[in-house]
Amino acid sequence: RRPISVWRYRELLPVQGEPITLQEGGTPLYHLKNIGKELGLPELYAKHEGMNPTGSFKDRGMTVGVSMAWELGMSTVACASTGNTSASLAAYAAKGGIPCVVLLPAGKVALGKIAQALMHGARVISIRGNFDKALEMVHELCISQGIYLLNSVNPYRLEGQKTIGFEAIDQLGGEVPDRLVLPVGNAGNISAVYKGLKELEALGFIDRLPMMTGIQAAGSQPVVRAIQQNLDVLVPETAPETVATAIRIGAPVNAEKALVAIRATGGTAAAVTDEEILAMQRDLARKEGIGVEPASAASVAGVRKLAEEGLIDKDERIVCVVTGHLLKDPETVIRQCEPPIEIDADLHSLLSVLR
Ligand SMILES: Cc1ncc(COP(=O)(O)O)c(/C=C/C(=O)C(=O)O)c1O
Repeated sequence: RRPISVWRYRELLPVQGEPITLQEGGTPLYHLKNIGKELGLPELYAKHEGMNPTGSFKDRGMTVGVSMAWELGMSTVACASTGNTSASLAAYAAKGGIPCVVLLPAGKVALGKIAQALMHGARVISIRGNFDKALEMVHELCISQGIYLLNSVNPYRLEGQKTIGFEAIDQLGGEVPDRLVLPVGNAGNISAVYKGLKELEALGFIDRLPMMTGIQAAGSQPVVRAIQQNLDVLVPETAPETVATAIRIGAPVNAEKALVAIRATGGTAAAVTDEEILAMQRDLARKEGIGVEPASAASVAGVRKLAEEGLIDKDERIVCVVTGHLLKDPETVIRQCEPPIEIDADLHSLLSVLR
């Protein structure tokens, strides 16, 4: 019996030889009993992708993507990133001994993610522009220099990310959840999970698919608009803005795939405000003991919004993918919380503040 992990499903993944791996996947599926009770949803779960080696679901895509880069004999790998992709690529490239270049939107990347990209030895370039601009530039860099591009336009990245859905079903004892909720930025993850579930259906392992539900930030919601206005082609947003910097993306490259995933499964897309995101980040931490970064809390904040609007049946079994660890963005946490109380080092002072 193989342990729950990305490579448990190796027959559904493209890597031929031994993968470059940091033992990714096998993340916990938590039953959100307290938040679920508040929302009247007894079967509400969160799959904590922050428990991956570099603290986000990106590790699932990078173990496959970087293994393929190595098999293809690539000399250098590169990506543009809102942070987590660069942190993950840097770590897997280091493991594989492949030089790595990452382009980040200057001033808009969470501290923990920059620390990871730097410490894992990537060439970290800050671009004076947003993520969408950085993505344009890394395309030009890779095409002109023969460097291997590992953003989620790279299909091998999505292959690895399929395993989120595989694991969730295994962890639910083979049951397919009624609804799978993911935060959506570049829309690679929701597209990847949908592809994997279609494969399980084609192979006869499952006989139905969950309603794929994408949640975006109110200040950066091109996919939500496309769903709500029934557009076939997405209208990009030129000035996306949200505290959830991981999903601050105006022109998602996988948008068309995400629209198929949502529509083909009777799913939906919704937007949540920064306040709703931060409130849910706090609730997950204080009511469930689960520490996630803001973008990750968006998926559960979206369920709260849809439930309050009566758009979710109370008996639905729902899995929210919470995509990155709290530690990724400590500055946003410090800004949200009361600071520590500093006292003189004596018991009297301590008792007086605890009273
Ligand atoms: C915590 C977290 N939650 C959700 C998303 C959205 O996933 P996609 O919809 O597949 O993009 C991201 C994406 C991050 C990057 O796009 C990047 O790191 O460059 C993330 O880091």
